[in-house]
Amino acid sequence: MSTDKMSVKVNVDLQKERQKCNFNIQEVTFIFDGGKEQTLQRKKIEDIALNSGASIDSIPEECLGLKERYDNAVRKSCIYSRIVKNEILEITGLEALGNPVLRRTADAFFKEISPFMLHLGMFVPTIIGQCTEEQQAKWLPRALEMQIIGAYAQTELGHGTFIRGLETTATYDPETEEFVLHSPTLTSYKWWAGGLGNTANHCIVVAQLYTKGQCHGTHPFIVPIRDMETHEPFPGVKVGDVGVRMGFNTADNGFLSFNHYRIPRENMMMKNAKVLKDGTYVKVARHEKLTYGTMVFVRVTLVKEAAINLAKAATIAVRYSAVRRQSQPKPDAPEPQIIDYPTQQHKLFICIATAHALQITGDWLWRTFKDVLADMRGGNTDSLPELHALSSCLKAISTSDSAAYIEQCRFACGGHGYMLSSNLPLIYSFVTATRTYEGDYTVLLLQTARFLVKAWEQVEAGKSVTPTVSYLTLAATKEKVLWNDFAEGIIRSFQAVAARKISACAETIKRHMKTGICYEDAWQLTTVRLVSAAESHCRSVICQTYWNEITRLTASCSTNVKIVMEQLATLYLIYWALERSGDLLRYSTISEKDLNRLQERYEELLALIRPNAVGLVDAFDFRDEILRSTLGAYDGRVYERLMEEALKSPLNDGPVQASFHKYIKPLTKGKL
Ligand SMILES: CCCCCCCCCCCCCCCCCCCCCC(=O)SCCNC(=O)CCNC(=O)[C@H](O)C(C)(C)COP(=O)(O)OP(=O)(O)OC[C@H]1O[C@@H](n2cnc3c(N)ncnc32)[C@H](O)[C@@H]1OP(=O)(O)O
Ligand SMILES: Cc1cc2nc3c(=O)[nH]c(=O)nc-3n(C[C@H](O)[C@H](O)[C@H](O)COP(=O)(O)OP(=O)(O)OC[C@H]3O[C@@H](n4cnc5c(N)ncnc54)[C@H](O)[C@@H]3O)c2cc1C
Repeated sequence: MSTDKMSVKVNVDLQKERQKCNFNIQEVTFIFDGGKEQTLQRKKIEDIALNSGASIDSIPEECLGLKERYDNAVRKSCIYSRIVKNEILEITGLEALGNPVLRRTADAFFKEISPFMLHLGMFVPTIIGQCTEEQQAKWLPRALEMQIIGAYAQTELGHGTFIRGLETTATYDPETEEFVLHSPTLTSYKWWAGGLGNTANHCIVVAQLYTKGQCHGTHPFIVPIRDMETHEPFPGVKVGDVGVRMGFNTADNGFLSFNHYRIPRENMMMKNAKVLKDGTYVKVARHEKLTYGTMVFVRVTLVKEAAINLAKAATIAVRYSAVRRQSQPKPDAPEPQIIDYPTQQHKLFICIATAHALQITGDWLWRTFKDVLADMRGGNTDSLPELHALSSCLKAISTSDSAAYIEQCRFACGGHGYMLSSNLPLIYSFVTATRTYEGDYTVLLLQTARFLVKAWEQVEAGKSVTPTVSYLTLAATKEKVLWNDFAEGIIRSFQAVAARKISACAETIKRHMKTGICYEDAWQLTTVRLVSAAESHCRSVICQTYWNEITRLTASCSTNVKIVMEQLATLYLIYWALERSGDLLRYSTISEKDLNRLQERYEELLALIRPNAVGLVDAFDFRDEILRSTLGAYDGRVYERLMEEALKSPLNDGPVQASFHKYIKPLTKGKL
């Protein structure tokens, strides 16, 4: 609970909402955090990081100029990283890199993003994932101690998606035992790396490795780019900021180029491949794509990142909707709280349910990721393709859904949602970037589709397939699935939809090829359907995981928690059944009558959830310092906070701005 929750008077409508709540909020907080232990740990970390007040700005971040904003973000990053290094990592260990608590707490310090985020988000994980033990012993302690600050520079001006097309070269020189880094073209300039523009002194650079005159494809290197004393870029290194962005303006996204710049041989990250002193290239990894490991790791973490951000937006919009009153549907009756409008409930309750669905699926994916890592440590990479397929589609759908629903939360707050002080525009600008970075939405769904088509071919050949696609075997009968509206029935129907779409794609590819075109062209002609098939597969995975896990997690909960969690999960399933009614009509036996019944149940669920809505967002348990919203604070003092924040604007520093004397007065006096 925030420090000011106790002392300040709470808005009367919000108080009444909290009295209406019929379930134990804390139990739901435990579910959302992944268990009681996790909640206690999170609260402890938040207390350590936030109780000193170090995160508080005297002037709202958004009112500062670009340079001041960056400066302020660096100042607070130093404070926060000291806390992370000295206190938080002591509690969590490196597990924190895959745990949203660090990012969640960071939101109290940065309304936009810390320029150090990629240091912990990608630089450190790449050292862990791509370095030999000897290299880790050299780089990891320095990185964790913040003696060096790193970025991850893979994307170039010309290529982001197509990693094999990167142009930066790292050519081995056996004479000096060095790699020579070079940027041969403008399009080979590194572009976008967070923290790179002005902050980082080291950088992971992904470059095409040449040795003995042969190219061995892209590999990662640790590259010192700035002098550790003066911070001047080294000769041969050109580095700077990429320019103003839609969001992320304190993240210091940078460009970087090299002019025959030399680094020692040992700076190649050699866990998966080595270059020996004489220039011999040695492949160590059992799987071709293990150098892409950091991306898989980040995609896995982004699912919970999407959940947390959506939960924040939902908290703001639901609390505001309980405070805000508007219109007069009945003559002589008081204006209703806007949350009483079913259309408002339709906008918001799916956001609460989706936050739970993604959080639970993200937890499950994190466990799967750890299992695959453990297998790989034992030399078994068999489950990597399934992890890649899963993390690709879940990253794509979670970030895309979360961005869309955050924007919906902003719409749900009317004009005030457009205020930066509501925090909704900033949350949106952060989350909408997640749909693009770490692998674009369409590109990642096509990666999953590739796996699905192969799995379908296996099923057709009578071979066994991995667990997340085992439903294909059941659906291979080509019978329409009999519709029933129990949760399990809805999930089975979603699986049938996915299976039928995947099989239709496989058939379409074959049909195109019969006309004489090659597989690649036939694939391209089918990609619109392949994306749709991968999306359906992903939704069926989320629905099944959410339902199974919520049933398991609430087994020992109190009755009302069980009921409200089941209502939310059912709402989620029915919402998507209605959204995808066209698919269900096409691939299951669902009828118009069934759909009408579903619509009625959906509306009944909105009414059932309504009294618990504020309790449900309170259960996300965001401190006000983390929400940073005039509309969403626990006390509901919406109008007072809007006014207080408005008065902090530099444009309110006096009744008359200098521009009046400079421009307006001369204009009105005919002197301009
Ligand atoms: C200290 C205090 C601090 C305080 C701060 C606060 C604390 C912070 C605390 C920390 C919190 C952190 C929060 C997170 C923040 C993160 C931010 C991130 C920002 C953004 C970073 C970025 O944005 S960074 C760049 C990412 N850029 C991509 O994401 C490129 C996509 N592009 C590809 O990823 C490839 O280009 C693409 C398409 C696969 C084709 O790759 P390709 O052409 O080589 O391969 P093909 O398509 O030909 O496929 C050939 C076969 O490889 C298989 N395969 C492909 N990939 C595979 C794989 N990964 N694993 C296994 N298998 C794989 C495939 O399935 C095929 O298998 P098969 O042959 O059996 O079918
Ligand atoms: C805020 C932000 C932070 C970032 N941080 C970093 C960072 O720290 N380090 C780093 O290295 N990179 C970073 N990036 C870069 C990011 O990873 C890339 O932008 C992303 O991978 C997409 O690649 P692209 O920009 O080349 O898009 P493109 O691939 O050019 O995509 C443009 C369009 O083409 C489509 N397209 C592309 N290929 C295909 C295909 N094969 N089939 C069908 N459609 C296709 C896409 O769907 C998209 O609609 C960041 C980007 C952003 C926005």
